Amino acid sequence: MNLFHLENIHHAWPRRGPVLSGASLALKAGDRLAITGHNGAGKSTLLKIMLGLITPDQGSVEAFGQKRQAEADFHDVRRRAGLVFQDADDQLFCPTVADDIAFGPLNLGKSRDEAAAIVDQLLTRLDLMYLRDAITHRLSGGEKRLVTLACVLAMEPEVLLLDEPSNALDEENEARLTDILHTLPQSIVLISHDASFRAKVANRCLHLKEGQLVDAPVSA
Ligand SMILES: Nc1ncnc2c1ncn2[C@@H]1O[C@H](COP(=O)(O)OP(=O)(O)OP(=O)(O)O)[C@@H](O)[C@H]1O
Repeated sequence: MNLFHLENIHHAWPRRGPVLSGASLALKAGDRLAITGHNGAGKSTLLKIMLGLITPDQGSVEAFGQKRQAEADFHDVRRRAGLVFQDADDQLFCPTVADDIAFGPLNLGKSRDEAAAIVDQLLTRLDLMYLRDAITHRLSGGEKRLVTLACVLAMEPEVLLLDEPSNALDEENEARLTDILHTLPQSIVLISHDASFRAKVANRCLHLKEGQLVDAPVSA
């Protein structure tokens, strides 16, 4: 079964014109799919369409075996597929790291104690316990990226959508992120301009060119 199936997606922005012109993709369990394409090609737009954050002009979006069209159709998609935004500041808005990671589980109805246990478990697993009570907006760019991943993992999504997750990471933290991603059972869609990072994480690649997705080698 496809976790996601997008077919013949078209989207244009006023002034920018067409960005996607017949893009199609299927994501299956076990896929670690990289999406490449030049700056402004439409990669982030595509991820947002997968979650219903942007409604395409044309084309169909199927997620977790169901056709998704109206805003309400996407509520459970956003719970089951977690997006790590390109800009960490778009995702972190609580005073401390622990509050930010607890936010999702609390929203899903977990108790304060359950949410606190999830926070500690994740920070330990990601080796970030030292940041538990740090003030979120004072974190370094690389720390913010790792914390946003923790926030998304706290929701226990079935699919991870990662928009430039290695941005702002030094070599050591990039290696740590690669190790973390290898241990995760989730299917992944990865947008990355870094060919060596893609080669370490992805097992498939699609290249977005002139609004369409075509098969490409993972490390090209
Ligand atoms: N809300 C919007 N309104 C108008 N134009 C937009 C909007 N969002 C994105 N665009 C334009 O759509 C195009 C595709 O943007 P998108 O962010 O999807 O590209 P990308 O492939 O992710 O780029 P990058 O690699 O630089 O992150 C760009 O030209 C961008 O300026």
